[in-house]
Amino acid sequence: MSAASPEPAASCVGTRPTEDRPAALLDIRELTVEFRQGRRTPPLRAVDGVSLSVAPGETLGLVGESGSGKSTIGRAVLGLTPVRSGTIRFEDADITRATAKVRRELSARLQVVFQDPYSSLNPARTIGSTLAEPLLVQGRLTGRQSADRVAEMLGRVGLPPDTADRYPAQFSGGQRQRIAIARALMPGPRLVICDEPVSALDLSVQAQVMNLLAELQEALQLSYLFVAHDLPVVRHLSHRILVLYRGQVMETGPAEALYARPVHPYTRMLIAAVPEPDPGTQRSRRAARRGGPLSAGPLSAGPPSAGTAAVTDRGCAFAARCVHALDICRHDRPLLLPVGAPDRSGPVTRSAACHRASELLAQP
Ligand SMILES: Nc1ncnc2c1ncn2[C@@H]1O[C@H](COP(=O)(O)OP(=O)(O)OP(=O)(O)O)[C@@H](O)[C@H]1O
Repeated sequence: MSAASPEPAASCVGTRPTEDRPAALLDIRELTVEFRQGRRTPPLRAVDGVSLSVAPGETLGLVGESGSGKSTIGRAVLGLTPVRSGTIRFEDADITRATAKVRRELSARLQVVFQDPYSSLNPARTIGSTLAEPLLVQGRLTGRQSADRVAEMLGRVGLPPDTADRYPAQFSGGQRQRIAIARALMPGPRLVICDEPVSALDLSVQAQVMNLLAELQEALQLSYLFVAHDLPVVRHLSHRILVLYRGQVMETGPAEALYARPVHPYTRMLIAAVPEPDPGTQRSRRAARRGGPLSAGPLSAGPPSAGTAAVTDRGCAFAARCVHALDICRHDRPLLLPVGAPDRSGPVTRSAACHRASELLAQP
């Protein structure tokens, strides 16, 4: 099998407006983003042929280790990083290389919440003025209307009205992230890119902010593209999850199914890395990480070579770390293909880029 321009697996695209699948709000096809590294070094391919979609009211969780290209995808959607190839469509318009004017118009419907709200909130301005500014600049609201809107949004994120008169330094990390969410919601967006919005927060505060995002999604019919390192963080909020490794999609599928029965060895590794309170469950996870029954088979490779291998167009990007890797995995890049059988809820919705996906799916 070769990796040449594979047709995106139906499960991770879902853009055709069919009876059971609404048209996508965000639709990314074969996105590639590269960064120059100097004259003599080839460019770094941060995102490598990624296709995905987000439907209205849906959350797609983007997970992967540091450097897997999650934030770069979000930045490409926001027009903050140039795209080498591929297309990004939002509300059915091609925004891959949208002009600054189009971007300004888009900001009413496409917003972002970053990891560190403190650096994105001006310490010298009151919260009220920070929240109201974009709408006032665009002339969309009068002063009175924007003050009402600020109060409404602060209420929605669980903060008292007097928050508007105070300054960022007067708030905790969790409160500041609520403020950043309120700011993103001010123009009434349809899609919010959440770039690790809770990873800098304590665990209990993380849960509160995640719950808030879920409530807001329900109340305002928002869509989220949710970037996170940890699968458990995105698991409950996401409808679907897309797992990235070195800029490539390793696996995608409905959140609960993917978490309960990961197919790709990389997804399994990510889940096994999460501390598990039950020692029995943790033992079986560790066994899976070491390879389990598959890797003991006659076709299996030896232990994974530690460290990292250069990304090449040949072979699976994860092969060097994979306990199940075969020769083919080192030479032939697997396509992202549907795995599993259709169930009562509809067509096949899971895909994995792994030569051994069917064997791994069948593994108990
Ligand atoms: N502006 C840039 N210039 C050069 N390289 C970049 C740039 N932005 C990102 N990269 C590189 O692209 C790759 C993907 O980075 P990206 O930030 O998208 O990963 P990530 O999965 O979001 O990781 P993290 O969770 O650590 O932010 C990394 O190797 C990173 O060093």
